Amino acid sequence: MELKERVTAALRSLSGKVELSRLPIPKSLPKASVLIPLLLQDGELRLLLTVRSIHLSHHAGEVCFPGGKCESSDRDDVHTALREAEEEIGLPADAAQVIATLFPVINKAGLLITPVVAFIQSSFRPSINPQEVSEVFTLPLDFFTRADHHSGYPVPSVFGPTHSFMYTDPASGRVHQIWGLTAALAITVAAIGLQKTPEFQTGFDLEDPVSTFRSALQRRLSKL
Ligand SMILES: CC(C)(COP(=O)(O)OP(=O)(O)OC[C@H]1O[C@@H](n2cnc3c(N)ncnc32)[C@H](O)[C@@H]1OP(=O)(O)O)[C@@H](O)C(=O)NCCC(=O)NCCSC(=O)CC(=O)O
Ligand SMILES: [Mg+2]
Repeated sequence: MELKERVTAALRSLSGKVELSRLPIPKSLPKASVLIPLLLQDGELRLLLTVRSIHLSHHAGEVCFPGGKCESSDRDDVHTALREAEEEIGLPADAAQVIATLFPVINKAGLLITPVVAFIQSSFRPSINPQEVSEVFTLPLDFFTRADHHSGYPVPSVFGPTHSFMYTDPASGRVHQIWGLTAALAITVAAIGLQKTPEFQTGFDLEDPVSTFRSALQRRLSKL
């Protein structure tokens, strides 16, 4: 099987196991989606990330995925992710091939965030909305399984410890810190998509990731 098909199958199998309707999620919880864009370049899988504008009121200057809050006109969580990606980086909705919707997570602000994984073309050139995004970069997905630029510290995050990576972009020379929610999602997609056990303790069970995500969500719900 080709790399793209393998990754799609691995992430799709996770997607199929999500039974959200069986979880006691209050209807009042505000919702958001993020788009996790994957691309194939020179036979290697890469992940696209954004740097948030320093003018935003939340997470200013931090690295995150394209995404944002659900609007009443959105059809579903996938629509929210695609609409936000179009607004922030100019990705046309029909240029994203959605392969999976992952288990939602609740962030510190109490937003229920649904991660949507999609393939995009390696030829995609972002058109940045400077009010929300200051930079877009891509990096090898495999980076998020390696220990050399990783640190983990015992502050509870989405699941397990808080993860942080320092990535130096060879294209720009700039150093990006990827941590917290965004790092946890990148590790999940890398470990499951590439079927590779990370070189560090992740805090989730690779054999049964869904049960880790389900108990993390239940723990957060019980604290709301
Ligand atoms: C949770 C999120 C998906 C929510 O998405 P966003 O914050 O991008 O929401 P959004 O895109 O809807 O809107 C962003 C802000 O831009 C404003 N906005 C929208 N359009 C605009 C425009 N045209 N001009 C000016 N401002 C505009 C909105 O009003 C909003 O302001 P306003 O913001 O005022 O409403 C994201 O914040 C995220 O991915 N956060 C994680 C980042 C991360 O991993 N950081 C490191 C770890 S922190 C961590 O892990 C802890 C945790 O959070 O749990
Ligand atoms: Mg946003």
